[in-house]
Amino acid sequence: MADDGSPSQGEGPSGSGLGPMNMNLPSTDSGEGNPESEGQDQLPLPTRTLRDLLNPPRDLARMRQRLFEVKDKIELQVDEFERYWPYIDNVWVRQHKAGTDKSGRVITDYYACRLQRPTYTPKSDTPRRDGQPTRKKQIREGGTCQMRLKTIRYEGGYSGYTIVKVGDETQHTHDLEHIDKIKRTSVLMEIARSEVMKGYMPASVFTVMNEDMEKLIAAGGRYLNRNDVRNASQHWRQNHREELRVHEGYKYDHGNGIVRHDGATQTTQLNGDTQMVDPALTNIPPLPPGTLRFPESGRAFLEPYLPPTEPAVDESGFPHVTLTYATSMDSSLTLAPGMQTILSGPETKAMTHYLRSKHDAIVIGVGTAAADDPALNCRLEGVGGFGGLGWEGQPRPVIIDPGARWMITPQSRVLQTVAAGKGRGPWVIMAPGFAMDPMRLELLKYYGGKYLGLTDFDKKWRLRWEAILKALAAEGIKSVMIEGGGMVINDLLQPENAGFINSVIVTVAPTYLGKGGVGVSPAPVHDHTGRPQPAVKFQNVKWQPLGEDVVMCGKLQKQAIMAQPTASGVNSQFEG
Ligand SMILES: NC(=O)C1=CN([C@@H]2O[C@H](COP(=O)(O)OP(=O)(O)OC[C@H]3O[C@@H](n4cnc5c(N)ncnc54)[C@H](O)[C@@H]3O)[C@@H](O)[C@H]2O)C=CC1
Ligand SMILES: Nc1nc(O)c(N)c(N[C@@H]2O[C@H](COP(=O)(O)O)[C@@H](O)[C@H]2O)n1
Repeated sequence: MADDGSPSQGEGPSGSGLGPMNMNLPSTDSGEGNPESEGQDQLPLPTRTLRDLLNPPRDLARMRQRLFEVKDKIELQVDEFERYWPYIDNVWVRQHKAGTDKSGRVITDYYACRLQRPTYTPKSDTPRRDGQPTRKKQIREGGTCQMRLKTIRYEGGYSGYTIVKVGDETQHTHDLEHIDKIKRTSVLMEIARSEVMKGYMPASVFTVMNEDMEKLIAAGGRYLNRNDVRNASQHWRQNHREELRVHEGYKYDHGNGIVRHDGATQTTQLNGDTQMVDPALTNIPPLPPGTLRFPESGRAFLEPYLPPTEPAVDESGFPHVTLTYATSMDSSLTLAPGMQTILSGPETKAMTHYLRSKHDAIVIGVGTAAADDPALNCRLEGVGGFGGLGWEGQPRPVIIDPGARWMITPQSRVLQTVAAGKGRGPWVIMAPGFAMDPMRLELLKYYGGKYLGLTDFDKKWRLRWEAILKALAAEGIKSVMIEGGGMVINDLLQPENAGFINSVIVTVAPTYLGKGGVGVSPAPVHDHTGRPQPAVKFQNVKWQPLGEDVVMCGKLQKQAIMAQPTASGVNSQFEG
């Protein structure tokens, strides 16, 4: 029978003479596991409406594809997960009850591809319990795809979802469209149900849902048909026998089903009962205050100094290291020790945040953590928490604090930033000999951070950079931005450490801070004859004015790296 969308018995105005609804048409799935065909009494009232179709979550088609493929780990904030997952739940079938860890704050769920379930062949001769004629059911394809994933939900100071593939399979045996063909998402079914529950005929709902075909396809609805709408609302309609109507501005047109009135626009038609597009109610959250912009056109000069785009821990096993800070004309980082001084202008500040977005981690010494109470996140437009998804582009803050000096509290900006979903939990590099009190340890964990214990000291009782960088690489960090402060920078610029630096990007601000601040001046070096040598020289240098500042980018020259430090020249400010 040609399904032209004719309203069927029970759904059309009485006496309209419209054709009977075919209740026996096969559904798109066997119905097994389909919330619309099981226990509709238990279904909560639908919260999705047509508005969700017309104002879809950002980048819906791309996100569906990502959540289908799960090529890499996907991190989503709780509201983002709740927004996107119902658009992909036609693919993923939950395997067993969620598991919770000891703390009760980490909940893991396992899912398998819909096509992992065995093929289902209905027994056509089994009569229904209510004596009704047997329903025509389709054989449900299965047993062909072994893709599986798990979702890990974190609750606490840090809350969000991590989605990762599990098992040996690396990809589905089919594409996403194949699943869209055989099963509808819960969002689509809920939208259909909510519209019928408002008193609209399924055929009218179907027409209206198809008004913006591009959006319907992005939502996985390419194969949505009238029977889906009927199935979605079937139970409700059994208990609500009232007449259903067509949407305002639509009419039944013989041979064409439900169509728009000539001249009516979609918005005027849908503004009535279906509470259509209100720009204030879009699914795209506004950017938070403090969001920074660094224009695309001004980024090219940094390109040669950035970590490789296909980041890989190089053969030596070390991450890409960028040393970057802001200094005055007299090479000072700050007016006085233990004090924060703003040196970067708005343009170079935005550049720093662009650099942060390009690195997996930001490293600072505990002196800086204590003095600045920094947020250590990236506030560039487009990264997670600032218009982007999850924590995309958010670096991991790392604090070198072997002596457990950092007095972290829930009020610390870095933790407040985590709680606001705008940054990652900090990692603290400690020497296990210095016991940190359990409360602070617990606090870090609660906010998604952790401690890394290192014992590899040099003869001055400093942790070796080799060990620090290797430990970070072992944690999956492929690029590190080292921001300061003075002790960290001076130490890193010493010949025995300078070889770890891949690029230097320094902002020079047009000011003299005067004596008494924290200076950048690495220990002097001498050649083998004892002649003084420059401590560090650069190559591939670029000077770029940016606002009132100038940015120096460079790579370290090899001979500087090879020079010998004088015994007396070793930075003596370090504590153990
Ligand atoms: N203008 C800028 O771009 C920046 C300015 N700053 C400023 O710098 C000042 C802080 O600098 P500093 O006092 O020099 O402190 P710092 O931030 O360099 O921290 C030094 C401390 O970190 C630990 N540490 C670092 N590396 C270590 C290693 N390899 N082994 C063992 N322990 C290690 C030690 O406890 C050491 O006392 C602050 O006033 C801050 O505002 C900090 C970063 C950037
Ligand atoms: N690039 C740059 N310019 C300045 O003028 C600075 N004072 C700093 N300081 C560094 O940035 C951290 C502050 O970060 P948040 O804004 O709180 O995220 C501070 O701790 C230093 O590492 N940097």
